[in-house]
Amino acid sequence: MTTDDLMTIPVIDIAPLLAKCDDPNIADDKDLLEVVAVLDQACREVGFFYVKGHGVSDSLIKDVRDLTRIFFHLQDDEKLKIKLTSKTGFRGYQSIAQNVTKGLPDLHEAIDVYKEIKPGTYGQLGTALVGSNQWPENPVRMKSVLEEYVDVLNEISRKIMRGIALALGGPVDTFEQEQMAGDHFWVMRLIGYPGLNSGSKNTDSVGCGAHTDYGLLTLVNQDEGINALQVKNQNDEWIPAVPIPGTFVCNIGDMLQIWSNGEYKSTVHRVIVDSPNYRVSVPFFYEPNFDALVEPLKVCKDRSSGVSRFEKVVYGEHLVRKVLTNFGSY
Ligand SMILES: N=C(N)NCCCC[C@H](N)C(=O)O
Ligand SMILES: O=C(O)CCC(=O)C(=O)O
Ligand SMILES: [Fe+2]
Repeated sequence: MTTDDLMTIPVIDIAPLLAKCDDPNIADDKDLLEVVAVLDQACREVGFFYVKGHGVSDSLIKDVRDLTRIFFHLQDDEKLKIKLTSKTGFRGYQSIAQNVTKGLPDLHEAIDVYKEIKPGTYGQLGTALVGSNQWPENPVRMKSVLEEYVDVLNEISRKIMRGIALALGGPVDTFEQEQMAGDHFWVMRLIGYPGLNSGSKNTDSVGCGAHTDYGLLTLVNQDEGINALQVKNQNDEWIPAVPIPGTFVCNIGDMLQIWSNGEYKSTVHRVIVDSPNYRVSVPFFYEPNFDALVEPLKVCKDRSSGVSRFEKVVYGEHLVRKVLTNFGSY
């Protein structure tokens, strides 16, 4: 990469990948292999890209953000009916500044949603997150719309992971193996960031402190017209991930960084609010199996003389450790 494009976040049309990734003869499909090549470059150099050609209707994407906005504009007593605590498996509503990143409170409110974990499923490992989701009663359509949205994004993510498997030089179904993401976990956060009030004009507020995502792949559905999400480049400068209508912002998580032996980066990002308007963003996180033991893939290690650049990690342990530091005192 040249110095003046450190970095551009590329826009990738994934339509050919979605159309053909489940066909037996993908190895001969030029359009699909072209998508795989650009995915590989984006994951290697940036760790962030926009996806278009994903096939999700504009109306569903917008509905998800609009319902989220309506919920956050309700009175506190209504929102606190689904309050997140350690007893709800950390599922539900958290007030502004309840989530902590690197010791500092984040200026956002959110509803955290996780794939259901039935008691005992993963033994001790799963205990902290055991539970079913707490859905708002209001707006009434919220639960059904979000459940549909989760199904749709799970399927798109599985297909992007097929492209990434090929990009890494492995079999197309690498991540669908039983021990990896064959029974994958997922997380969704519905986030609201209050606008800056005019009294505090000169101080931007930290909506979400600098962090990396925890799993495989994140798909962010962010409000249009507000710049807030920023991505750190290799020169330690913050580059805005400007909203592009009709796209998802996609980024690599910690587990994919490990599986790829660091060839793909879980890039640091943050949210800085400098707009007077309330901002909604809904990241969807596609994750490994909750109990997956994650360690560099052989295809990747073979490109670095057999050297593993990362220790093995159990995904669920990584997630629970993060969640407990995010909500230490609840
Ligand atoms: N499930 C995900 N990736 N959530 C990301 C939230 C990042 C902020 C969090 N307080 C942290 O310190 O990580
Ligand atoms: O608000 C956003 O657009 C992104 C939030 C984020 O990075 C996260 O929750 O992991
Ligand atoms: Fe994030």
